[in-house]
Formats: sequence, C-alpha cells, structure tokens
Amino acid sequence: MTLKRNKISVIGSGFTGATTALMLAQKELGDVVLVDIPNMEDPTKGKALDMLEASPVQGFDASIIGTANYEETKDSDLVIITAGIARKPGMSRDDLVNTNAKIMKSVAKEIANYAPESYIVVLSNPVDAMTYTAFKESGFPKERVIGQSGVLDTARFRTFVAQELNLSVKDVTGFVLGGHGDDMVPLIRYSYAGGIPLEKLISKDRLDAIVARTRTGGGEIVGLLGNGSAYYAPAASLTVMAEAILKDQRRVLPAIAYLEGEYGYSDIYLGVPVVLGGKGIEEIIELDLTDEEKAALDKSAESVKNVLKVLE
Ligand SMILES: NC(=O)C1=CN([C@@H]2O[C@H](COP(=O)(O)OP(=O)(O)OC[C@H]3O[C@@H](n4cnc5c(N)ncnc54)[C@H](O)[C@@H]3O)[C@@H](O)[C@H]2O)C=CC1
Ligand SMILES: O=C([O-])CC(=O)C(=O)O
Repeated sequence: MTLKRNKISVIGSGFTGATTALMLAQKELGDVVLVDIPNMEDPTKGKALDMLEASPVQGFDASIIGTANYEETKDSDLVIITAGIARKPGMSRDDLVNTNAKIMKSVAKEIANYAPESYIVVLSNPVDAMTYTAFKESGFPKERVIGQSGVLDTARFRTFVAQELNLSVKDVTGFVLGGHGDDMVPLIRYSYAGGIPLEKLISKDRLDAIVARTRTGGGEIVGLLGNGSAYYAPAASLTVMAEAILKDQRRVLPAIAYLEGEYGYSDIYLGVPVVLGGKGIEEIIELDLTDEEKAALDKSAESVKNVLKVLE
C-alpha cells in the first residue's frame, strides 16, 4: 500500500490565502500549493518559501509551494478559493460582486480542468453568490462546492459571548444562519454556554447587542484595519472546514450549501447547518424556526438573491 499526503491548493496568496496556507501546513493537513496571478508569482513563491522555512522550527511536515501556474494544482484533493478583491471602509461585501465574479469564473474553470475530483471551499466575497458561481462554472456536484461564512460568524458570536460571561470560548456554542451579510441570522435559541441556554445567562438587551455586533463583525475589522478585511479568523475557519473534509470528521458546522427546497428555498447557496465530512456536504440539517427566525432568514435569503440577479 502506498500512503500519500493530501494535496490542497489555495487560490489567492493575499492575506486570507497566505494565512490559510500556513495554518493548513501547521496542522499537517496536506501539501499546499499557493496560487496567484502571474504578476504576483514572485511574492507568492516568497511567501511559500518563508512558510516552508518555518516548518523545521515548528516541526511540521508539509511542502508549500507558490506558483502562478494552475498545472501545479493538478489532482488536488481540496481547493480553497480566496482569490479576489477585499472591501475597504465604506463598502459592502456586495460591492465586490462584479470584479470577483469574473475572477471566480476563471478560477473555477481552471479547477474543473486540473482537479476535477476535488472539493471546493469558497471564501471570496460576496461569498454566497461566489459559491453559487463556482458551483455553476465548475459543473461539480453540489456537495463538493461549499462556502465559508457560518464558522466565522459563529466564532465572532462565541467570542463576544465568552467575553460577556467571562467564560472559556470552548464552552460557548452558537449558530448563525443565512447569507454572509449584515442581515445574517444568529440563532440564540440554539446557543449555549456549557449546555445552559444563553437566554438564561445573559439579559435580552445584552444578547441583542451581541447579535448586532456579530452581524457587523466583518465591518468592525474592516474599519479598524483601514485597508483590507479580516484574515486570521477567516483562515482558522477555512482550516476547520478543510480538516472536517480531509479527515472525514462529519462535523456539524454552519456552511454555505446549495439548497433544493430545504428551508423553503431553491437554486440558491445559503448558510445552513450541515454535516461536513469526507463526501463534502453530507447532510443539510433543517431546524424548526419560529416565525420571527424564518422571517429574518427570508430577508437574508432575499439579499443573496438580489446579488445573484446582478450576475444574471
Ligand atoms: N467569506 C468570508 O468569511 C470572508 C471572505 N473574505 C473575502 O476573501 C477575499 C480575499 O481576501 P484577502 O485575502 O484579504 O484579499 P487580498 O487582496 O489580500 O488577496 C486576494 C488575492 O487574490 C489574488 N487574485 C486575484 N485574481 C486572481 C486569480 N484570477 N487567480 C488567483 N489569484 C487571484 C490577488 O492577486 C490577491 O493576492 C475577498 O473577496 C474578501 O472579501 C475575507 C474574509 C472572510
Ligand atoms: O468583512 C469582510 O469584508 C470580510 C468578511 O467577509 C468578514 O470578515 O466577515
């Protein structure tokens, strides 16, 4: 028997792509190919070499290469797409749609050509619409094209709750549904600290404030950074999704999935709870929602549909 390491391609070697490449390698999830456009080839090679030189210090075994040649992605097991522009203060994620759709189409075609059996995880914004674009352009089955939003949004929610209660983040769980925009839907009813419903531990006013901060969590970082958007927590979120797929963990995570009737929506990619494992999205979990929660999800789905209309 010949054992082989996973091959993971990360498209886009900017803030999120490079950080993700390092985290994947540090966790020894596979050999990493970092890809960018031709005029970014040298910086991409430089970042990859710099990361590789960290491997003896930290003691991880993974090759990391930088390239502008998609041939290097041949037969990747997993491809993570971070290529595209990021927003600046004053912009919404949806303002990125036209530029990033063009990039996503070309990247998805390259992946379909060189890594037709791979799983695709999309980060580029507006991510619900970009995941839809990657699905259509790649022609891959829906379970192999997944978007990242909920792990990050939930992580922000968990961070703020842990700060509020002065408890370990490890004991705080949360669930954020819907599109990755300011009308995402954090579900308090399904969120706990050490198994205790949050509503029993935090006042309604404080919970409302935490929900509001979660919804605008991306914008908060954009405002502070001044020239770009978040990358450490997004990279950590991508890494957890990659691990769930490559190690067939069957984790229950919120992820952007293609819906065909689930939650009452069709032909749309939207953030919902899924089982993520070796076959990609193995199940979509349908939760019972109150009328208020469903109305909030409808509003969020409507925003995603409006972005998709721009693409038509
Ligand atoms: N879904 C989410 O939760 C999050 C999404 N994002 C999004 O991820 C994207 C990337 O963000 P950053 O890494 O901070 O941006 P960045 O500007 O630092 O890096 C983007 C990289 O993509 C490259 N690129 C452009 N066209 C390409 C192509 N055709 N092939 C390969 N590479 C290409 C650029 O040269 C650049 O190096 C943005 O759209 C951002 O909004 C960022 C954080 C969280
Ligand atoms: O806010 C942005 O533009 C980047 C992003 O999606 C996030 O950090 O949630």
